[in-house]
Amino acid sequence: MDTRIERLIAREILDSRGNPTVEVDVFLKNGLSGRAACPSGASTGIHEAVEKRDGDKRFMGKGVQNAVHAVNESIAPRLIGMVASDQSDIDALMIDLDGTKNKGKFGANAILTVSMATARAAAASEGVLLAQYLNSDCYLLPVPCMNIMNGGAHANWQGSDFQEYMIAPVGAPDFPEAMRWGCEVYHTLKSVLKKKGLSTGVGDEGGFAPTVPSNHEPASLIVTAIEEAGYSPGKEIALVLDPASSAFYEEETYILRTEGKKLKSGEMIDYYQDMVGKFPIISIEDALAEDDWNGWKELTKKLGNKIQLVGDDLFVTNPERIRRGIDEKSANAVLIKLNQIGTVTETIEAIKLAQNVGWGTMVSHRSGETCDSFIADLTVALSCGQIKTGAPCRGERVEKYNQLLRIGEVIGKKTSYAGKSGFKYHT
Ligand SMILES: O=C(O)[C@@H](CO)OP(=O)(O)O
Ligand SMILES: [Mg+2]
Repeated sequence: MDTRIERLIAREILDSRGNPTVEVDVFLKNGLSGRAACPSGASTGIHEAVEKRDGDKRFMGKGVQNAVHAVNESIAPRLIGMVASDQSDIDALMIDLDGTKNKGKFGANAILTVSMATARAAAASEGVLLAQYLNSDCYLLPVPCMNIMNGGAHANWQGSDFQEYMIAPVGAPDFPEAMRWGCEVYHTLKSVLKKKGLSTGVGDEGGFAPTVPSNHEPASLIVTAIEEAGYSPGKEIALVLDPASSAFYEEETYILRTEGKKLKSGEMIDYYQDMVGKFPIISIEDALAEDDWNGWKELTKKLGNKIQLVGDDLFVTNPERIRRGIDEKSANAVLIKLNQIGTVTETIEAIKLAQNVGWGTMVSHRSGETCDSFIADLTVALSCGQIKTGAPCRGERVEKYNQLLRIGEVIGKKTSYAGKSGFKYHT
């Protein structure tokens, strides 16, 4: 079978927030093809690879015609004839053609989407799932961390300061049951909110986003919902937070608007210690801001043997920043987002780097998504054991969970569920 690239086309499509994003089709000489679409963040880290936006009047400046043009005019002619499974060569060539350190010439949204679509085309040629193409020996299904209450930038700053409150059904026997438990808690939470007269409108990732008086309140509402749904908080379903604190960090101060508090790094750490004592929290992401390296070290000293501490904006899926974090013992886990770094090859490198030192790896969607479910396959292929992809509602989120159900079905009996072992630091 001739798996060389015959043609590739990029176009502008829409994401879940009504913003344009890049979609790419890669066609091979054997008649098979692969398609991928790029997600987009709202609480983006300042060290992420560049997402190229047009900045003109179309879509209020948010168009991606320049990135589309970069694929069609600059990248496509150079990739034609290359073998689709030569992923690392293809990614290296695109990095080289771009020539910048942060993919600023073509845009990570251009480069990544080609990279993902190429992997898909190669998987189609082998007639296997993308997960199996990336690793023929994969069987571990992740704990789905479902973000059921949204705040921060994802709820237009109308709810909590903290951005994400997730439930992790660590005690479920298998992945489908974990999803069922999560959905039941999600529906129960809706009635808990209704009973309290709180809004059941949802944020960007499908979680409820009512106005709340503190950052403890959503955790407390979720614990009530877990209990009312008939599960045991902590043992069966634990809490996972992403405060996304870079978004409320100004002049070396963490500003908790809902509580009228202004905290220094050390005080913010105390705040988390107190919260971990009160709620069944097993993981906190971006507890501190993206360049508060000293704070992260202190945080890891104090909480790192108890819970998982995940760097998102801190590491931006960048092997260089992850290496620094490992050397300085700044965290014990990394969040993985393909478009923060911009190629499949570099994303896999980032995951392996973290796994080699025993860190947790949680694969993540972005707040702006499409129905592309690449991350579901990637999570299984690399045995990451954890995925966060929003609430079990909204098509673009559910599609990832549904793909994991399909992967489980194809892998069949050999499948296992990460459960508690998915979180190395769960006490
Ligand atoms: O902070 C995060 O982890 C992500 C995804 O939940 O949000 P965004 O895509 O807006 O950066
Ligand atoms: Mg985050």
